[in-house]
Amino acid sequence: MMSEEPSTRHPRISHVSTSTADIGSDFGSSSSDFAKYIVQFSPTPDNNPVPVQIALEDIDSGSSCKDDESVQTDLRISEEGDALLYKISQPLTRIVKISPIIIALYRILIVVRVVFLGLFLVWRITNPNDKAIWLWFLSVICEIWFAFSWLIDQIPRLYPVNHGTDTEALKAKFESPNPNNPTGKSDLPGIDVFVSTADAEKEPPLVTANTILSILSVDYPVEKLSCYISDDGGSLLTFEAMAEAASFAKIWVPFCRKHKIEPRNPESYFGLKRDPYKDKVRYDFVRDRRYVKRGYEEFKVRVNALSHSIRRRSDAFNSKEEIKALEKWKNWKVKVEEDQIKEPKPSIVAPKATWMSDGTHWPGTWSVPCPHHSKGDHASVIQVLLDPPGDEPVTGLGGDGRALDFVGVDIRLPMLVYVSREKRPGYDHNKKAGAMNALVRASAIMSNGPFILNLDCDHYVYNSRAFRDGICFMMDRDGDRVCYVQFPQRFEGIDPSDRYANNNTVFFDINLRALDGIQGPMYVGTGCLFRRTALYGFDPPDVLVEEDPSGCFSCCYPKTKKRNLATVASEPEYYMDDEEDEDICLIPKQFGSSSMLVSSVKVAEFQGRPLATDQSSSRRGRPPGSLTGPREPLDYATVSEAVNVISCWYEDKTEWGMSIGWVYGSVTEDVVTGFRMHEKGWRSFYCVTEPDAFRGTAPINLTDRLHQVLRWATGSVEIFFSRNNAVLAGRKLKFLQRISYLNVGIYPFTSIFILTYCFLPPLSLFSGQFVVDTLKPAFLVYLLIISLSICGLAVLEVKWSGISLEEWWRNEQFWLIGGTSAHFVAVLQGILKVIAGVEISFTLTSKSSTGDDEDDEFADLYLFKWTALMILPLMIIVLNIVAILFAVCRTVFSENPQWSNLVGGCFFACWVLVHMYPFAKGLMGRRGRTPTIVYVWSGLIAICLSLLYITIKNSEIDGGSFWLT
Ligand SMILES: O=c1ccn([C@@H]2O[C@H](COP(=O)(O)OP(=O)(O)O[C@H]3O[C@H](CO)[C@@H](O)[C@H](O)[C@H]3O)[C@@H](O)[C@H]2O)c(=O)[nH]1
Ligand SMILES: [Mn+2]
Repeated sequence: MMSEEPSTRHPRISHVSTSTADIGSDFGSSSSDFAKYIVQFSPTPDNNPVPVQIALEDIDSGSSCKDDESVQTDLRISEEGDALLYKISQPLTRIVKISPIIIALYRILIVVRVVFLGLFLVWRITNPNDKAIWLWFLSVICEIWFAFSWLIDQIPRLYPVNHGTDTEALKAKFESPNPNNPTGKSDLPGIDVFVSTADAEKEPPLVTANTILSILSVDYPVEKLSCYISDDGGSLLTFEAMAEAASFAKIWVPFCRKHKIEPRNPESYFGLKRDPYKDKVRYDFVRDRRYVKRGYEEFKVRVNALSHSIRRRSDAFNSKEEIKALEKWKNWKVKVEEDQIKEPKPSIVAPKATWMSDGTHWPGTWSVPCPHHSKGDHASVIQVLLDPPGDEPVTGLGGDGRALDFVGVDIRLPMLVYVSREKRPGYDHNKKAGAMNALVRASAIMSNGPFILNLDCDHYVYNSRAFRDGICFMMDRDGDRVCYVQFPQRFEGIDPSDRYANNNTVFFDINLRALDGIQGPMYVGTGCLFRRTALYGFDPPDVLVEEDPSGCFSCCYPKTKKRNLATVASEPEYYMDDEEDEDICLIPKQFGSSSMLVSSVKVAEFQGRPLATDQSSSRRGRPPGSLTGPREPLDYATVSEAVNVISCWYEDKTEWGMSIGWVYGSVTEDVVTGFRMHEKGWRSFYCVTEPDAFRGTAPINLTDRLHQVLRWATGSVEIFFSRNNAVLAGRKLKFLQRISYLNVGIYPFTSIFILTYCFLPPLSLFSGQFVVDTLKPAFLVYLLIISLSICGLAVLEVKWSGISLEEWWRNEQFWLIGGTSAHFVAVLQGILKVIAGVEISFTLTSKSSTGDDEDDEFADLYLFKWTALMILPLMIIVLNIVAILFAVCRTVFSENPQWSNLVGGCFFACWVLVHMYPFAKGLMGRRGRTPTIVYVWSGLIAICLSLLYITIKNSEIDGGSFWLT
């Protein structure tokens, strides 16, 4: 158990065994069987493919070792052999065609619009409005920029595709008994799941605990799965909530397996509105469900009471400590007075520590922050909450009437590890990217899964089979060129009309799908399955290697800085041990001093390869059965090495955050990290599953939403001014992919032009001028074509992507709202960073605890918190309304009314206002209640109107034609 150590450099390690420990003895008996297979199917030195047909003959001639069970298996194989062989030969992924007619129309319309936009701009430039040249100039500049920004947003969407997966084929290849794998033991690669949390206040531990439970119960071989939670807050509350989750998982996970529960997040499952008994056939389901539901409710109460119980416990311990301190002081005083001994005076006050239940100090952050125990200053903590499971299934016991009956159900749980990296003042901890990199290293040492899935604490597994879908892309032919598989982000708890475009469907269903047809979707921070070696900064396997007939390549890393996977030897055993090459020293320098970490790299590379049974990807494949084998249990040395690599000095003078791992230097670490991989020529895939793979939460109140958008846009500006600007990328980044990344860096700058454009209608209405001289037919025709073509594109996009027109429109509206507020501030912040080096902080988005407000699900939507980001949009709304009223009055009362200018100006002002509508609604707060802002507006408008009336009356009296001058 944990014990306090004064040293800060050597953080505490602890390793608590849980009840899964008894499983260890279980696999002992079977491990010898196992060894046979390993010997038999161990990688051959030349790593040649083992064609399935030949191997089948092997079985028929009785060459493989058989017991009774495998004879039966063989029989089944001969009967179903054909079907199986067929499945095995199938690809794991396929392209699902989008209607070619729609795509053709879509492309034609894009071309048409580009042409007309060009013509329009030429017309505009050659037809200046001499009466108001400034108005004309500003509007033309804005229009040119808009055309440009539309173009770079649009052309990467030329080749949208959908990809589907075949999990049956995956099962056939990796998990059904076949000659290469007689026991049918899963040959799937390991996955390490990373969950990040940073603040127990803003990210309620109950939400995180639910996420963890949904991961632990995922439908993937237990022994291949490990779950790591990174707590940047270092909070005991989170820690204890995770421990509670680990203990509740013992009934939750087998329950999910037994009854095929979906989704496997208890909060969502028990909150489902549909009939829980539908399609459930087992007679004991009702009883089990009732039992588990009760268990969950008790769990929830325990988790919610944690902060209280931690405080009470700490108070009790602290008062004891205080009494002790006082005693000590008294003793000292007596000693000093009576014996005249010189002894240092002990402190009379004990520190206000936060205590763990075992009566030791919590090494992380304390509720009352102290030196070495505050948010940016605490030791590393690694705690194994669930031990790695054994290799063979362990079935549960029968229920005794009170407990659950888990006969025939595998009750093993995946490994669960709590990690809080060391933090010290004076170090840049690099926000989420830093946290992720600490996990990459710790997990390399503790489980070294060749694949890494990362989730934010509020994004849970909604579809328990999703991991398999992701792995299909990785294990498919040429899967070894795939750096990551991104799943769409889907959200829960968003108001039905999605006022602030929180669902972001245009991005997730249009932009990312389209990128999938080029080089792959961007990485968006959560719900992404990575290849570990791609994160390590290796280059994708070379196409050349495939054509290399000799099949031999050098056995060490190349001298150049480039790290090419193809140069890693075919199997780990053959790697690096023949010659002591100086190049090898390069690797520790880049990865840091841990030799365990360095030696894990090649293993992860090897284990991440597709199977070698596929002729086409033969040379790079791993032989079937080469992964199966019991995992070594964690020992002290391993865990202490893991603690070593999460210390804050570990990254000093290494490549972490530069060319290895999550990339530092931007608050949108996600986009940059994905960009770096694409730049190297890796391919990513977009995996849209039914039902959704993962679901998360999003801020639904205006203020939080604006701050989120502000962070994203700031990140984009940071990218624009960094070496990660797409313009600077190498040749391996495809053209349209490059344009798309360029767009990510540029879009915040559009806000400058949006802002200008939003002020143009008031300017034009007040001055009585318009952007053109008079409304000529040419102008109107162009305007019509440009508007109609955008409508047509919207309709076609809606058709091929499956989103709704309303969602498309919300996105348009939010484009303007964001553009006039957050994006603009982001540009200013970004420029400030470049010029003055002002660091940008990562403002966490609050996640409301699920279902805490019973009466109104969307109460948060009406929450109004003032922020300076609202000033500009507010000004724009007021000015446009006033300008319309002003201009209407003026024209009506004028002797020589300029109707065309009025109509033109009003058209643009209305265009601004309809986009701003959701923003205005957000300001007004809750339905029914009239907020003060309405009075403010009414007052303003009334004043303007009366002023107007007086002015007009005066000018009539003067007899002058005031408006015409
Ligand atoms: O110092 C930090 C800051 C954040 N986080 C974690 O990062 C995640 C994302 O933070 P959140 O406030 O939820 O940001 P969102 O805007 O909702 O997240 C999106 O945008 C981020 C980039 O700005 C990505 O990192 C996220 O994955 C993506 O979902 C959360 O799990 C946090 O716990 C840390 O671990 N350490
Ligand atoms: Mn989030």
